[in-house]
Amino acid sequence: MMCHATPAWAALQAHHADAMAQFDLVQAFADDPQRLAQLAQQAPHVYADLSKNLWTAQTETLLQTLARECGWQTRRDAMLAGAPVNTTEGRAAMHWLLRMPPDGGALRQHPVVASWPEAQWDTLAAAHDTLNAMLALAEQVRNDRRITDIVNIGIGGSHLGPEVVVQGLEDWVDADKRFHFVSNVDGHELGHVLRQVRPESTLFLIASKSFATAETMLNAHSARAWFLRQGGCAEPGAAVSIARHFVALTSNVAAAEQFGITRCLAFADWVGGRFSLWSAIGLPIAIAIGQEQFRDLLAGAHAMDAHFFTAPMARNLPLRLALLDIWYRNFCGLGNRCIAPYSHGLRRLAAYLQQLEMESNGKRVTHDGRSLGVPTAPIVWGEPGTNGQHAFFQLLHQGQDVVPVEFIVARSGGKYLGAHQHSLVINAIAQAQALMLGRHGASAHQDCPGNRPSSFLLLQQFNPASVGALIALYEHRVFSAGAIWGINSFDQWGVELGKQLAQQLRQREEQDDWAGVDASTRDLMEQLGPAAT
Ligand SMILES: O=P(O)(O)OC[C@H]1O[C@H](O)[C@H](O)[C@@H](O)[C@@H]1O
Repeated sequence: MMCHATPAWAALQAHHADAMAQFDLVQAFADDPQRLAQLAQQAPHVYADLSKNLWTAQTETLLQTLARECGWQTRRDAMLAGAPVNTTEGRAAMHWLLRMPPDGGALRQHPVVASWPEAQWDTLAAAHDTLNAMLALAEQVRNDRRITDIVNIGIGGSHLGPEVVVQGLEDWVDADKRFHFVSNVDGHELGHVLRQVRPESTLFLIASKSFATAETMLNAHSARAWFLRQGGCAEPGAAVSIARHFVALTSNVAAAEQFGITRCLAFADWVGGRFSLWSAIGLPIAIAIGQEQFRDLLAGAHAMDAHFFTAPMARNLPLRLALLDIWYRNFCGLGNRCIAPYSHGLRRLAAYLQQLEMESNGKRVTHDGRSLGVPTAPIVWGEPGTNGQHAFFQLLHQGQDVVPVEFIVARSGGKYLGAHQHSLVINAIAQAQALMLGRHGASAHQDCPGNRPSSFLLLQQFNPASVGALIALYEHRVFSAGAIWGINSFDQWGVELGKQLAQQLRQREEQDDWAGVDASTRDLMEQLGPAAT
C-alpha cells in the first residue's frame, strides 16, 4: 500500500488539522513536563534533542504507526539480509557491511545476521581483505616522506564523503601531507592544485566507482598529461610512468587499467556512490588519519548500525529523524531544512547531505514504478555556524517561511577547546532558543514570531568514532524516510539525463547537426562557440 493510502496517513492529517493548528512550542513545554524526556535521547556518540520541534509525543506515536503500516521494519531487515533493495539496479545496498567487524560485531546475535547464508559471511570476509589492503597502502603512503601531496580526483560520492571527513578530522591528519580534492570539470580547480604540487611528491587518487564519469575522466586525463609533461619523476634514462603516482579507487578495474593505472583498489557494486566513504573510496581518509583512526571511524558507524538495526522504534534515532522529516514534509508543508553545523571541520556537511538526501530521496515514483503523488526529500541547505547567523539566520527568525533548523554541535574534542568551543556551542544553543522563543512587544520590525522549530544533534566528543556515527545516522535516516515513502533510495536515474544530453550536444556539435533542437539550446551552443584545444 502506498504511504498516503494507509490509515495512519489519514490519522496524521486529522491530527495536524485538529491538534497541531495552534501548536505553540513554549506552551508545549509548560503543559508537558515529560516533553524533553520523551523527545530527546542518547544514541551511540550522539545525543539528540528533538523537543524543540513542532510535534508532540502523540504525533510521534502516529508516525510510528505509519512506519509500521508502510513496512519500514521489513525493508530495514531486508537491507541487513543483503536483499536487492536497490530494485531498479537489482543490487543490495551494504555500506553497513563495510564497517562490520569480521564476526558480525554488535550485530552477530541479530536474528537476520544469525541466519545469513555462508556466502554473506564470505562477502564480509572479502570486504575485510579489501579494507586491510587499503589500510596497508595508506600506511605505506603515510610512511613515504617523499609524498607530500595527495590529490583526490572524483565527484559526487567519490568526493564529498572523503572531503567532509578529511576536513572534519583535521586535528588527526598527518601534518606532513597536504590533501587536495578536485571534483569540478572547471579547469581552474585542477589548475589551482597543480600549481601547488610537484610530480615527484604527488600521489593522484582517481576515485570513480564507474571509472566513466565525464568530469572525473577529463580531470584524470589532464592530471596524467601534466604529470607526463613534467617528465613524471623518472630516473634519467628510465621511461616516464604514472605507476607509482596514480592509484585508482573503483568498481571498474578494467577501465582503470585501460587508463594505464596499475595500482587499483576495488570495491563491490553493492556500495552506492554516496555511501562509499567506508570503502576503497575512503583511501584519502585513511592516508590522512591513519589506520587506527580509520578503524575508529568504522567502529563509530558500526555502533550506529547496531543501534539502527536493533533499537525499538520509539528509541531508534535514525527512524525518529526520518519520521520528523516526513511530518514536516508531508503534513506541515515545510519543503526545506537548514543544516547548521557549528563546526569549522564540518563546513562541507551540508554539501555532503545534499547528495545523500536529495539524490537518495529526490524521487517521485515508488519501487514498483507507480507515481507517488506526495512530496519526498526536502531541499537541504546550510552553512556552518556562527557564520550563518550573520547571513541567512535573519530569514529563519523573521522571514515568512518556517524552516526547521538542524544544529550539529560537538561538546568537546579537537585541539581548540576552551573559550572558542564554549562560545561556539553557546551560540548554537542561543539560536535554537531564539527560534523557539522569538521576541514580542518590541516595534513591529524588531518582533520575532518565535515558535520556529529546530533539532539539536550533540556529539559527546568530536573524534573519528563520533563522525562515523553521525554519518551513519544520516545514512539510515535517509533510508528510513525512503522506505516509508516506498521509493528506492539507492538509484539516481535523474542524474543520467543531463549526462546523456551533454554527450548528445557534443556529438551534434561535431556533426553540426541541430535538427529538432530547441531554439534556446541551439542559440546557447552557438554563443559558446567551438571547443578550444
Ligand atoms: O564514482 P563515479 O562513478 O565517478 O560517480 C560519481 C557520482 O556521479 C554520478 O553521476 C552520481 O550522481 C553520483 O551518485 C556519483 O557518486
